[in-house]
Amino acid sequence: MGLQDQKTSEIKRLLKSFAFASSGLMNVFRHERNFQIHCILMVLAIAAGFILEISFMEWYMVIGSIAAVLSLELMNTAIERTVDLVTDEMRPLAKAAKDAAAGSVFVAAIAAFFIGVLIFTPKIIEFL
Ligand SMILES: Nc1ncnc2c1ncn2[C@@H]1O[C@H](COP(=O)(O)OP(=O)(O)OP(=O)(O)O)[C@@H](O)[C@H]1O
Repeated sequence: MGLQDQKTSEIKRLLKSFAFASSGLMNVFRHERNFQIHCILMVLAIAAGFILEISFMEWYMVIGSIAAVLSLELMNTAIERTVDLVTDEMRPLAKAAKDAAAGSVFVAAIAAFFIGVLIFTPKIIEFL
């Protein structure tokens, strides 16, 4: 295989990976209510960021929080589905795995909430 062919197949592989990742994202968005709620909150936070003109530093925090919550929600769904694939019986380890995954989303969501409160509350008070 020539160098040009290798480059083309690398690009094709990369595009395929993006397609799989987008399809996973859309699948979770369609089926998981919590993910939909987090996406709505993301849109509201971004809109508030523009309206209240938050600083670059604050944008880093907001974007980081959004990415953490959405990524962990995706991983939580992946773990839930994997557990369901492995067993449809009620098993303590299955519960432990699902609850730990849910706990990770909870931790990120709580942190995101407090970051949001710290950034937006003074700006909202100033805005009013
Ligand atoms: N195979 C299983 N064995 C033991 N406990 C389970 C099992 N599957 C789910 N559970 C537990 O039952 C509860 C509900 O889990 P379930 O996966 O049905 O919904 P969920 O965690 O609310 O998430 P979602 O609504 O996104 O499906 C959780 O505490 C979970 O750990």
